[in-house]
Amino acid sequence: MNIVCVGAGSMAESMIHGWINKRILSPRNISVMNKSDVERLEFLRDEYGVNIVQKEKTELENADFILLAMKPKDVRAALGGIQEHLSPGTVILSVVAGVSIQTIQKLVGDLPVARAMPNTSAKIGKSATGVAWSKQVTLDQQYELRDLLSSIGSVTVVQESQLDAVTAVAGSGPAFVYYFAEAMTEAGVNSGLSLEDATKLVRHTIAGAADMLQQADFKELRKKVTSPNGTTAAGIASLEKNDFKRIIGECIEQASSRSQALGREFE
Ligand SMILES: NC(=O)C1=CN([C@@H]2O[C@H](COP(=O)(O)OP(=O)(O)OC[C@H]3O[C@@H](n4cnc5c(N)ncnc54)[C@H](O)[C@@H]3O)[C@@H](O)[C@H]2O)C=CC1
Ligand SMILES: O=C(O)[C@@H]1CCC=N1
Repeated sequence: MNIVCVGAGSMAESMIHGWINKRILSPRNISVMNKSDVERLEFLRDEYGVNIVQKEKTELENADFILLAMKPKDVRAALGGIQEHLSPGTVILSVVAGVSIQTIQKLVGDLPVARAMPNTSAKIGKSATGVAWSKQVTLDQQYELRDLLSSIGSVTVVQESQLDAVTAVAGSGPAFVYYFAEAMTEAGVNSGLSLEDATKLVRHTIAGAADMLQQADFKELRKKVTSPNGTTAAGIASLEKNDFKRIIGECIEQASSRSQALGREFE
């Protein structure tokens, strides 16, 4: 399987790292190109052993997959620059937020296109990625796509219309957890802990809880911590009084609407 990464920033690097680390691909089957930053390409070549796309761009013609990993504003120019080198049957795998499959097909023709939304935990192989694909993607290519994406974490196949919700819950989700961690730390300091101790306690509490979340139902886990009339019950009562679920609901709704709006802006 040959892959060309068009766009060689942090998301492309996370994926390259995952592919090589999990032995899904050998470095010699991966090529990279970007807009103009040759030093960046040389870094990726030296660090991972991947190829740099040459002036003739023949790597594109031989690609089974092309990873699109640039900012939405750069998609049009990037696809314009590679279009004449695309072969029928090459799958375009886009991780670009907000740009629809239909828009990509308008720019490249009737190629198979998959649209994925990973998150930054891809860097440590723990992304929660949602993916949707066009009808041109064959069954074999679907299996290959799952392999490619599972090297950076879990994969959930969804309808394209659900990708805005995926973006809110999983794409932006890590930032919401980090914000919760900031709030817990500040509250710990306000309750008398040193910043250093509060930071350490919050970091390990969330890491431990994240591991526990893999093993049981979320509500069951919460109930096990909550003794009748105890400290957790008092804290949860305060969250309920302040309508915590409504606040989180609105946060996800706003993020999802923004994802829809970004898509419309691009069209
Ligand atoms: N970082 C994140 O948390 C997530 C990012 N994404 C999406 O992934 C995409 C890439 O994000 P990052 O890797 O963080 O961006 P980045 O800014 O680190 O990298 C962008 C790359 O695109 C290249 N590029 C720009 N114009 C180009 C052109 N015309 N032709 C070829 N290459 C071109 C740049 O040279 C650079 O290598 C974005 O669309 C973003 O929405 C998706 C999910 C999560
Ligand atoms: O905030 C954003 O727009 C992007 C999409 C998902 C994570 N970061």
